[in-house]
Amino acid sequence: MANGGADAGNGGGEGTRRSVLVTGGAGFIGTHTALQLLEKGYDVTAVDNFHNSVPEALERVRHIVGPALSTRLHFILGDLTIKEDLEKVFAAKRYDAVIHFAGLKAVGESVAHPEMYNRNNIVGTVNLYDAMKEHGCNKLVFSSSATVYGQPEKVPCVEDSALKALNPYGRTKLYLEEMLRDYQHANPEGRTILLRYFNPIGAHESGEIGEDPRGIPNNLLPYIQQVAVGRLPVLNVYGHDYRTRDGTAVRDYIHVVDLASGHIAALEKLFATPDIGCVAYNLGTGRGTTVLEMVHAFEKAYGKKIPIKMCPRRPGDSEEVYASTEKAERELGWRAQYGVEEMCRDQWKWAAKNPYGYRGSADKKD
Ligand SMILES: NC(=O)c1ccc[n+]([C@@H]2O[C@H](COP(=O)([O-])OP(=O)(O)OC[C@H]3O[C@@H](n4cnc5c(N)ncnc54)[C@H](O)[C@@H]3O)[C@@H](O)[C@H]2O)c1
Ligand SMILES: O=c1ccn([C@@H]2O[C@H](COP(=O)(O)OP(=O)(O)O[C@H]3O[C@H](CO)[C@@H](O)[C@H](O)[C@H]3O)[C@@H](O)[C@H]2O)c(=O)[nH]1
Repeated sequence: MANGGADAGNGGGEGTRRSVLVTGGAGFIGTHTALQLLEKGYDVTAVDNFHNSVPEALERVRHIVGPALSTRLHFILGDLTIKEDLEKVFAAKRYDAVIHFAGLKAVGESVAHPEMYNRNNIVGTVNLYDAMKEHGCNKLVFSSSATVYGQPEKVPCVEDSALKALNPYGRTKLYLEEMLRDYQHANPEGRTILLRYFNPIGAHESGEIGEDPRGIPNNLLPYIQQVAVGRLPVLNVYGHDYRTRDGTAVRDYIHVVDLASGHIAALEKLFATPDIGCVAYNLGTGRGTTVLEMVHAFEKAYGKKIPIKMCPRRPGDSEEVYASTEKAERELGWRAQYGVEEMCRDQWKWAAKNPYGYRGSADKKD
């Protein structure tokens, strides 16, 4: 768990409770983070355009935290690419910090529609930064990704490794990291943390909130989950000739609840460190798991076999990616608590309760 007291967001009384703007707050990682922020005593404003999420997700967050904390969760419907929407967001309140999740994240879609990714991810972030500057908010936690390491030549990935983008999605993250470093250089009073997520999976232990991708999932665990609930017939395992323990590719899967607590730790670091500048941290577990190991871990939680089909490698995939977690442990006082067993347990709990995600049934899907 993140360090810090139970009411770390409440800087000493009702009137001084810290207020955090969470962009993309209705999404997978945004909901889990909003929940922990509320539990930590922060006042949370989520802004989202529901491009890849639904209002029900925030209703579930309210349900989990209960009526008292729910009053501290505010929502504004808005699109970061529309400056007027951001004006509305910043006119509503003064924010002590921003956690910026809003973005598009599907690699394949970014190859087909790079202009959409640049417009949304880059223009949205430029607009957000301008609005923050205009309204005197200088603390930002930005969602970056392990994708900025490209196909790493050496693992574990350390924060000062060479960076490289392999696709338009990755290029938006790499560019935004560089842009935020430039902005920091020009505005030294700013405080920015870039969090490079490895592979977030799992769900809140209640099984009430989780990942709900539209269409056929690209990522491993959402795909396995849909096979388990009968929405897809078989898992295609992409690549079984890698130089790994069992021939399948290795990734660093991290429980979304751990990832959320990493954001609380980053936020607390920003509040505590006036001269932090712009710093990147990996959020992973430091442990690599193969595709087949993940399938077996899920089967253990699910209690049945997942049918699999061995397929050729997926173009652009790396053989082995996992994080060095030393910097986050040392400087943020944060480390992941959960292993793949808990990740799969909670992923299955979410799937079993919500086989069609937030939309409830097959007919309402998409
Ligand atoms: N989930 C992952 O595997 C992963 C890995 C690395 C990095 N990230 C990054 O973390 C962030 C959050 O990811 P997630 O998994 O929660 O994704 P998500 O799609 O579930 O959440 C993103 C949210 O942002 C909203 N949004 C997108 N564009 C917007 C805009 N212009 N204005 C307002 N709202 C907008 C979407 O509707 C969605 O609710 C993203 O920036 C993503 O690139 C995710
Ligand atoms: O149906 C599937 C889906 C995935 N895989 C394999 O599972 C592993 C993990 O794949 P996936 O879940 O898609 O994660 P990554 O390819 O590691 O990419 C994710 O994690 C990166 C690091 O956070 C982000 O940059 C990317 O945007 C995000 O898609 C890879 O070896 C895939 O080939 C399969 O075998 N079958």
